[in-house]
Amino acid sequence: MAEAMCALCSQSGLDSDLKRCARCLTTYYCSRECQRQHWKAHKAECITNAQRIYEVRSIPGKGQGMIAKCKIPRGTRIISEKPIFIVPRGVNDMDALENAILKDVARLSAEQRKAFFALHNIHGEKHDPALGIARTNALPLGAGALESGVFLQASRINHACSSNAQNTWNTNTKQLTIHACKDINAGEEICISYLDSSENYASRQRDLKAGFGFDCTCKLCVLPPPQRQQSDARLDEITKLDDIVGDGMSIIARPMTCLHHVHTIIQLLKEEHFTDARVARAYYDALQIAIANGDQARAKVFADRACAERVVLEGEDSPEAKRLKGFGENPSTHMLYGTKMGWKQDVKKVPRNMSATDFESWLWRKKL
Ligand SMILES: C[S@@+](CC[C@H](N)C(=O)[O-])C[C@H]1O[C@@H](n2cnc3c(N)ncnc32)[C@H](O)[C@@H]1O
Repeated sequence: MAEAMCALCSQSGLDSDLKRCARCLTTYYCSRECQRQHWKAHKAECITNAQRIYEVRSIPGKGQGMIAKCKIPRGTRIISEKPIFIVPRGVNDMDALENAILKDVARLSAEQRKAFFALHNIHGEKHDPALGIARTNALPLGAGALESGVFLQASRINHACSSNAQNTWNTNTKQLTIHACKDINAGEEICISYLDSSENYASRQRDLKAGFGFDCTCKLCVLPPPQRQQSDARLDEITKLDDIVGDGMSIIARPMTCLHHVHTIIQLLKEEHFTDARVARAYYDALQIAIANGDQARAKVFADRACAERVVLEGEDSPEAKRLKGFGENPSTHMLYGTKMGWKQDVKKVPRNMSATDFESWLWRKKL
């Protein structure tokens, strides 16, 4: 049970005590009379809401959140949305940022402005509400991007450390997409991860509290101590191996070790049930190791796997999926090709008719 509000007179109550529009299931009323009076205003948004596969509802302890209205299979596009405005990231001058945001807010339509000011604000009286809302809700426009965007729908998505949805900025369509990265059941909350890396429990709690003002109680964060210790050990190992593979030297100096590290990372991600962009990134690391050492056959397989992951997480229109498809078709177009040729191998040398186990041993250069 959660708090909800009559769309006409704003009387609040438990969602189970209020009436709900039978078509869109997302709009609440305290009485049939309020529902009847609100229909003219609600009609247009009702059609849009009814087509949505999610609804926004109050979630105890989290404010609002997004709930699946039906079963959502992995790979489904849940949202594709343009930002109402863009905010620079990493700005220290809060007065300049506030002025820029106030100008953006002034340019919004009356309806957008109303929806913007209804978004969550964790910064209270510290700033102008517009700055507080933008800081609470802006989502990065890509990994390590210098800009973030404010989105009216996606801003309602809460965080889970082991998420069931992935947010991605599509640089071609200039839209944020949210895809299911796990099968999501009807009634289940749709969550993305607000964190970038594979942090352990203490580090996640610290960063979420500092950045977003909450104590995380997701499935991963409420594991009993022995399981939490095992999970933390896996996450620390992923971070350590990622640092080695990504140091810019090792993939050339110690390619075999790096390839085995990436294989371990993928196994650890699987054990943690992480199905987000980290898996695609790991396959891309493996592609770079293979191609930087002249092995087009393995590079092709890794590019195809990374591409398949990106299609699930971002859709067929994903620029990254298209780029990876190109490397799968012709691995030698990768800029690292020819850095070293110690593993030189033609793209046609991908083995056929091997058992799945033997193929994996070949792929990761483990003993057959
Ligand atoms: C972008 S908003 C998400 C939607 C928000 N819950 C709302 O009511 O509109 C981010 C804020 O939601 C809350 N939040 C997100 N994930 C949460 C979680 N797992 N547990 C508790 N609060 C969470 C925090 O207050 C956070 O600063």
